[in-house]
Amino acid sequence: MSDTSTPTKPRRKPDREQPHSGTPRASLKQLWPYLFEDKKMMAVIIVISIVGSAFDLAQPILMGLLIQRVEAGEFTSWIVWVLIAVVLVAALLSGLQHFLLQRTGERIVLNARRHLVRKILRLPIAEFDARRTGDLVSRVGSDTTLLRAVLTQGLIEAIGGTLTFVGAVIAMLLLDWVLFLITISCIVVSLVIVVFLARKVATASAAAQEKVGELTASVERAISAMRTLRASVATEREEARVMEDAEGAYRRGLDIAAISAVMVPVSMLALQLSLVAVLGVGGVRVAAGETSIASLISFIMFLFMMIAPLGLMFGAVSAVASALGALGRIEEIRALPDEDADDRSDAPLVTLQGPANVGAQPSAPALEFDAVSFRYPDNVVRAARAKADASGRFDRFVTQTGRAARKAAEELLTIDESDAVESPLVLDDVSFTVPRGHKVALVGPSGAGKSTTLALIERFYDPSSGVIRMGGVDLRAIDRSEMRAQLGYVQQNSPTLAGTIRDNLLLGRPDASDEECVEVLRDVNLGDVLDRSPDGLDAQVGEAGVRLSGGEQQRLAIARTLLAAPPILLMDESTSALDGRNEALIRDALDRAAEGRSMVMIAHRLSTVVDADELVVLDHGRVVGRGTHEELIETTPLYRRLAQHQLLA
Ligand SMILES: Nc1ncnc2c1ncn2[C@@H]1O[C@H](COP(=O)(O)OP(=O)(O)OP(=O)(O)O)[C@@H](O)[C@H]1O
Repeated sequence: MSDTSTPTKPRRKPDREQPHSGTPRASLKQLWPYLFEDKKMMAVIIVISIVGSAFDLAQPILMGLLIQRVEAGEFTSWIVWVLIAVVLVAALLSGLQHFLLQRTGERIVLNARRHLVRKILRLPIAEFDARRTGDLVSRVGSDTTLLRAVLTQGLIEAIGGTLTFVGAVIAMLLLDWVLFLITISCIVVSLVIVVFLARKVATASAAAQEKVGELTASVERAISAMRTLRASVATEREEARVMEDAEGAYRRGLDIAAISAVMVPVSMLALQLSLVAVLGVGGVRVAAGETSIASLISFIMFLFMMIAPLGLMFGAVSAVASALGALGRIEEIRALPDEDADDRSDAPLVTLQGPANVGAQPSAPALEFDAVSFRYPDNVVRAARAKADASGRFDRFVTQTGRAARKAAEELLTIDESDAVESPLVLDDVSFTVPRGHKVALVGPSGAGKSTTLALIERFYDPSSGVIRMGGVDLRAIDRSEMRAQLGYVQQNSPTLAGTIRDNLLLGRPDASDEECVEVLRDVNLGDVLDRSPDGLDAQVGEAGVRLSGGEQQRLAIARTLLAAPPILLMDESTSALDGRNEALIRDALDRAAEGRSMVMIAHRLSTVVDADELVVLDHGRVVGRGTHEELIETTPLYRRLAQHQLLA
């Protein structure tokens, strides 16, 4: 249950509200569940990899055997056949392993996308207010693909090569412990350097992915406002903005390239140095008679055997580091609570429909606002973020790594009292009731809080204080989905979803028949839309409904709501894009639909709501008048002015 008290103290900016502060790097512990989600398959791949290395190891042994025999003057054909079989099987295993690795890599990406999409579609609405759509899209599309590289860039081969590695290490230790110590110290030094650099890669990768997110967000912004851009002759300016983000992503990519450029030679150099040291020290030891040339040569051969899996491991460390950067951004979203995280699992059902009236008090109004106050939750954060952006602290942060990055993040986290400009109350002590079967209209100037009132009824946000009741029960105590099923919501500028007319209609009631769909379309005067395409209900509406006019989109939204036939209708500006004739038709349809239903309606044009049972006049979030049109003309100066303005008085 959410906090109902009005926040008065400035808050520290919580992590979740900081898309700009640099996403925390994920830990290996967070990566394992993704890699080992299909444990059996991973086991199969690792076994194939180990068997594959055994077949690889067998080849030089067989080859040596063959040469020995040839030298001894005897040609043994079975060794050749076995060698051919071993080479073929090794190739087959390598192909199979490659396929299974790619397949598992794709599954990991799929699972990450599943988790993310599941979470994103359930985030509280406030998260969408605070985040950029393109950035969320980029997390699903781009960040997830980096997880695949962990598997496909050497990790499993390196695990498979462990057998060779361990064998070589034991043999080297037994052969000459002094040379072994020299080798191992070189390797440890290079490992330390590689791990240190890998941490930088992870941070740089997170920053790069963040920039890719910003780029996607900018492209999304430009494409979604294409007509406005063209009409404002702003294409070039917008292009420059997007290019700036593209170059930002490029620069962050270069950061990773620079670190990798150090990482690869450092790891190679360490290995080469160990070889030189072994040769040098080994030579001296041979000269001193402390070891034989034969064991020095064997030692060096084992050193080479050890180097191959080690090289793979170093490559894998870099891939894992990049993945950890991206995983941080994935996990950041996954760690957010679902919208219904605090809901009680045994929350009662409240149904206002039919005689059953489940859960509701029979005589209670459909809806009731009881001293409701509300402020949008993220304004403190917005102020701080704006300040951070303006002062360039964000850029400083993403270009730094390690301790400097942490310090920058801590600076960003701290909000001075003076930064914390608390948002004003958008609704202030609002009380009104919507008796069952009544139509209540919310009127008032722009920004008065009308749409916010409907958003609170839908529980997109919870009140800062006060209670909203449905059928006498606090909304927060009711099962959320069931509660929303009681509501039909036609939003201001109702979005039309890309797809067919049928897709849009069935959103609220998937089981509606074609006949019902056609009937409801005719009810809202959309019959001609059906008639003008041979596809009928299957006609495409275009991206965001571009193939429909504004009025048609609104009527489609109303049709969708009417089809779902909920007991309470919430209408926000639902007739604003309609001409007089259409408006009259829609009002007829709404009046019919409203029979026996409760309705809360917002309309700027008072003509659409003068017949309401009650009008609630809002001004700056406060109720300044309640009553019928005639009563308000007498009692409420603001309403009188609104009415005069619209030539109704
Ligand atoms: N998601 C949001 N985050 C922060 N502030 C918001 C958000 N949505 C609206 N506001 C603010 O809340 C106030 C009330 O907005 P609301 O949309 O409820 O007004 P309205 O009466 O419906 O206006 P209009 O008639 O112009 O649609 C405005 O000052 C607006 O800036």
